[in-house]
Amino acid sequence: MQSQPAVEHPPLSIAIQGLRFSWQPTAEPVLAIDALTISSGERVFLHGPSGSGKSTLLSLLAGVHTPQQGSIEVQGRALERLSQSQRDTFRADHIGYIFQQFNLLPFLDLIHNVTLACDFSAARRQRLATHGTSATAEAARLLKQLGIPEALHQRQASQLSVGQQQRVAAARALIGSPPVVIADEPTSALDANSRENFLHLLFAECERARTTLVFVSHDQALAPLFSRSVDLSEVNR
Ligand SMILES: Nc1ncnc2c1ncn2[C@@H]1O[C@H](COP(=O)(O)OP(=O)(O)OP(=O)(O)O)[C@@H](O)[C@H]1O
Repeated sequence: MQSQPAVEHPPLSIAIQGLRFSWQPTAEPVLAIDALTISSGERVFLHGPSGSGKSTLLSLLAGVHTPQQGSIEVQGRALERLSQSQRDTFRADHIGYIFQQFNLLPFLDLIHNVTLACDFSAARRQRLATHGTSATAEAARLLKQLGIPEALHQRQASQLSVGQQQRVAAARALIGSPPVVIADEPTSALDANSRENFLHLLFAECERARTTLVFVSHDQALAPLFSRSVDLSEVNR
């Protein structure tokens, strides 16, 4: 019998096994996920009812919290085996996080809000150096790519519209090419056109660096733009 040609699977970016997480030790787990894997470079739309645990799952993927049971591997590292300070370093080096409220520093200009992510990560600085660029030059390139004109780069973040703040937050997550970007409803304050436009720019930057994207949103209209949809209420039992 002729053997089948081997199917090439891209390496896993995220692998969850036997996960159980409760906010209180005696409470029922908020998350009980037997298995969930995400390949490198996938763009995943994570959805589910309010309170189903989407933000909780993102905080576990980012190593902010650790599960009581099971394993979460990100880029081959089992986060639950790391100390808190090792997880903080791992997050700064490997994970870009776009928060719902963006978390920009209002008194800093846009360039410095973006380069801040490099101040905490030797790995991001090293990757920029490998590509022959500096944090400041890359911050300017990303801001322009994401639709923020150069004339605004020296402005304080507090002087921006919500849509502009969101783009700065995305640039900060992307600088230094972390292999994983996590976004928690970053488009909820935007109109439909701005949302799609922002997503196309975000996808282009993710493709450039082959970044894995895990994106939480309630807006089902965005789902077809992603390579895969995960309904948390289906994988969480
Ligand atoms: N810091 C916390 N301490 C205790 N319980 C929490 C905490 N954060 C979330 N929870 C609880 O965990 C459950 C899941 O919350 P989570 O915010 O992860 O849901 P979600 O799916 O992101 O919701 P939404 O779509 O409304 O943002 C909820 O019951 C919530 O009350």
